[in-house]
Amino acid sequence: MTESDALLEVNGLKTHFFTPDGVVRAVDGVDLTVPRARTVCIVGESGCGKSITSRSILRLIDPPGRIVDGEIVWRGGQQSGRTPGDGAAVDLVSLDPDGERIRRIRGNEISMIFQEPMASLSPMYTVGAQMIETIRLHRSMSKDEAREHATAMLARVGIPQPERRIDAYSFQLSGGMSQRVMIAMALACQPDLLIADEPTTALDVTTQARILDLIRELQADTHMSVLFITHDLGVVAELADDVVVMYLGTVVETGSVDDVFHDPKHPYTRALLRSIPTMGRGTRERLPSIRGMVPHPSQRPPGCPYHPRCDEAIAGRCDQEDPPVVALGPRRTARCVLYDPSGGPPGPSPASAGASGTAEAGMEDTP
Ligand SMILES: Nc1ncnc2c1ncn2[C@@H]1O[C@H](COP(=O)(O)OP(=O)(O)OP(=O)(O)O)[C@@H](O)[C@H]1O
Repeated sequence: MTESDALLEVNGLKTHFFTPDGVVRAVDGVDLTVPRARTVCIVGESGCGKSITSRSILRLIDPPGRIVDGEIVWRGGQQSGRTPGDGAAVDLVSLDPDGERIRRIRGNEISMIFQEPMASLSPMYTVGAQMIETIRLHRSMSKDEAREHATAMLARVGIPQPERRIDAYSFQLSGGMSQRVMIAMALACQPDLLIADEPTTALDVTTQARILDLIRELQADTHMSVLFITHDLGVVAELADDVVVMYLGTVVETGSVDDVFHDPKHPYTRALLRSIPTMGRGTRERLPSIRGMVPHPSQRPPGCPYHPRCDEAIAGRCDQEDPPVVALGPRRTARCVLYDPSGGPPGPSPASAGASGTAEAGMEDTP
């Protein structure tokens, strides 16, 4: 990838919540790149900061949350030759979260779909009324033109009888249908980037597969980029070009889907991959689970946040030092002392497996 392929670049992003019980460092130094026309999947257990990262990108963090550091460069790779204004490179962190510019970017240049369609669809208005309003907010179209475009989008996402369904209310539609409507709405303005936050988790397997196919098809047609958030490694294998593995508010590994699946570097990624069912494994055999639970971000352990659960943790180092982010190749990184070129681990003595004192609790959220 060349620099100019980066559509979105997140550098050192920190989003913290200032609660009466203390500071919750939900996102604590995230770096990631979404190249043009590619799909990047963020994967990790529940609570690791996937949703807060994606909401930060669209500046949808409400108090007591706040972005406290970092930059979110939108269209950085296209800077040259563009005039300032819409379409020019911008650091989204510098924008007023309620201002005109971010509102124009949301829905028009970057769209988001959520796990729960009802979060985006109002029960008060018909599907068509909401779609037409969104389209007209971003495109100069008459009501009739917008209605025609909305109907075409509903047909595109596989809604049968779109001319009739456009006048339905969201509560008259099935879960899978509502999800498709939400996707149609998100894609109606042909965004350059679609952020999808667990959009298929609540659906049955068949509908889930159809929606993933649909996202792939639309991406092939429109060349949009996709940032897909999931805890499901099966979905990652199917959809991703690149993978970002998160743990407790930080990125622990990045790479192409082939590299991450076939040669995982970080002990956390290896543990995640071990916990997915594979063909040929005896059906009665228990899947290995990751020891312990993800701690709450307000109780982040010192040193590497994963060290209390890590079988390869090095006592005196992983429990004390922040692990370095090591570049292992183009777009290939691991945040772990095991790959530290400045000397590497000081000895072969992994810290005791029970360092955290946590029980064999299994994964909180098994992919
Ligand atoms: N409004 C808030 N106030 C305090 N803490 C918050 C708030 N919103 C989120 N958090 C905390 O931020 C952390 C990251 O949450 P986030 O929703 O990003 O996790 P996630 O990886 O998306 O998990 P899931 O897969 O369950 O959605 C969690 O520990 C959560 O409790």
